[in-house]
Amino acid sequence: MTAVTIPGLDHAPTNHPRLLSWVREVAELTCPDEVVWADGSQDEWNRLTAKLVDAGTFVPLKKKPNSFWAASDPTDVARVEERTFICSVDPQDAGPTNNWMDPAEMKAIMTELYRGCMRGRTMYVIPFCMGPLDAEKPMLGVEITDSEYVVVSMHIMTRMGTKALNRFGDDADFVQALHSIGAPLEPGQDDVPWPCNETKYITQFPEERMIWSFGSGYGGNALLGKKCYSLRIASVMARDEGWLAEHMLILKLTSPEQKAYYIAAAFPSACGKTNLAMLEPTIPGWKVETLGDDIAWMRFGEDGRLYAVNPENGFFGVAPGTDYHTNPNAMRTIAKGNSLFTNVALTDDGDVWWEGMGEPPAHLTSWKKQDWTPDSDELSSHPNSRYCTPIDQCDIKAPEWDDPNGVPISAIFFGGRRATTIPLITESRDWQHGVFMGATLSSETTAAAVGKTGVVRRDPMAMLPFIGYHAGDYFQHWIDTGKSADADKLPKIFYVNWFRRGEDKRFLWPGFGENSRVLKWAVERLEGKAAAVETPIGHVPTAGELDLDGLDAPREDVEAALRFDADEWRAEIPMIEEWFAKIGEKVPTSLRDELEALKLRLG
Ligand SMILES: Nc1nc2c(ncn2[C@@H]2O[C@H](COP(=O)(O)OP(=O)(O)OP(=O)(O)O)[C@@H](O)[C@H]2O)c(=O)[nH]1
Ligand SMILES: O=C([O-])CC(=O)C(=O)O
Ligand SMILES: [Mn+2]
Repeated sequence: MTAVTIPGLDHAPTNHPRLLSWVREVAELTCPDEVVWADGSQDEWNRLTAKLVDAGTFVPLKKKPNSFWAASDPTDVARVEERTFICSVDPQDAGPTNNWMDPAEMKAIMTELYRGCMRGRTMYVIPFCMGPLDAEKPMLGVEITDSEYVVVSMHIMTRMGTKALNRFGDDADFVQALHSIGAPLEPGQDDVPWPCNETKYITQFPEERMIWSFGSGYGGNALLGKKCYSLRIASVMARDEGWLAEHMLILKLTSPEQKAYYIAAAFPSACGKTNLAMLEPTIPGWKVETLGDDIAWMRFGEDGRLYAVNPENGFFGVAPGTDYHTNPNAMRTIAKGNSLFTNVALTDDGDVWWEGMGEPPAHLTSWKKQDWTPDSDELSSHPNSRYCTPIDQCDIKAPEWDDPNGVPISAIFFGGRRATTIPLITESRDWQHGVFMGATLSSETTAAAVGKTGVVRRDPMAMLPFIGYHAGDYFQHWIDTGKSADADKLPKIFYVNWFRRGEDKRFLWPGFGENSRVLKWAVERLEGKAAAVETPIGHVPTAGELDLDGLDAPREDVEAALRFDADEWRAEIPMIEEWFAKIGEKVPTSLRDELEALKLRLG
């Protein structure tokens, strides 16, 4: 049999045999017009962004240097959890919270979808590294994609191209990540600005550390280094190797006494990670610096503490609601340019606008590419519209954000979006109780995933859509992680809720920069300086124990935000029981004990 000739296929910048044979195999299956190895250069960025402008996918922004506006197909706007699969060999390993299909069956289906799917397009091979390039064991991957939008997004979100490929040598392990938008072009057929396919699959093969994605070009469906690798696949690696891959921001908080603490926080998608990561404290003398806004990989260091690394290289942040009042640091970061904006509105003078950014201009082009005025019935920007911007440009990035050793975590926050029940902050009694808080975390669904929004669901550790294996085993892994360490070296675990509402539905707590007051209390608890009330659900501060100096909010509201309400918690118990029943036998005994103890305390 003679090898197929596809331009570029034989011009690989590597001798890595497994990589070369996989690239050939994919090219022969998908039949692209040409194969291009992404090098991550400025020249490549210029070439591809120009191509995207020609294709009508990008509009260059006049008001932000080297930045582009894109509008996706209206059917391709968020992660598709219904179409996301964990194809473990044994269905038990996917557990009750994941969609599962037999790997052989899934491969047969997707192989047919991939057959010829890149006709008329270029196949890009993107070597990338999640986390610092100079890590002792760099976490490598290769994404093959037929989307230029994905290539340029990966330029921002990952360390990629030649500098990543240099770490492959001839035999490094890497995660295979295959992506196609699933929109081949027949000769003479015109392209559309956002090609995609009605049929979508986002598939993880955990044993093979492999990802196959088809049909979507958006966000976590398509940028496979993010949720697919750094959470779904990495959580399986972490289980096997004794570390944690979590949906957490990482921030550095420095007190007026110049004591620095690193805090990691897990909130579900669109529940405030990016905002907390870049917070501008409203209390004098306190400083926040950012290390990451979405994902933390945590491993024990030689000193027995848990060290966190952010595997990403950029921010993929929710645009609506972001402005100079809520998140000035994000605004300053994107103002420097070199950024992509997807599904926000375009102003007539070539800038971006979205809901929450002050007074709307008299006329906009909406994310649906329609004329928009302040009288329009529809939103100008999709609720899951995003900016994509390099961390390196963030003025408040912590200097150590790229340190391969990571930073030692002192506190972990779990948080959700709950209109009732959950106090502004609760400190766990110990690690096991904190794991119980995480395992029973709940939140209202948001626009970050396709589906109904505002529905309360359990979202354990904010990882419901991202745990790559059985959720019960995942809880056990958290328990075991605690057991493997000295209790006094473990981070303290807190449960927070910025989203409690009053009877008139307004938020009781002003949030954003004011959350620094909550961070301060948590740090003072670490230092043994602040008091708390012991309640059946954990240690909760009274309003008097928070620093409320200069806070522009009624005292009653703060008290209501902090309130432990036994009746609301009794109503919560059946939901937790239902959740544990869903997880089944694998709920760790220690977490069942926590539930029974909570019930007793609630009476
Ligand atoms: N009321 C209130 N809203 C907040 C607060 N922090 C964030 N938000 C809003 O919550 C939404 C999502 O915030 P993000 O910080 O982007 O959420 P995220 O967790 O990073 O989301 P993903 O990137 O999807 O993982 C935005 O509309 C914010 O304006 C807060 O403290 N209070
Ligand atoms: O993965 C995405 O598409 C965006 C994101 O950060 C999330 O949904 O948590
Ligand atoms: Mn975010």
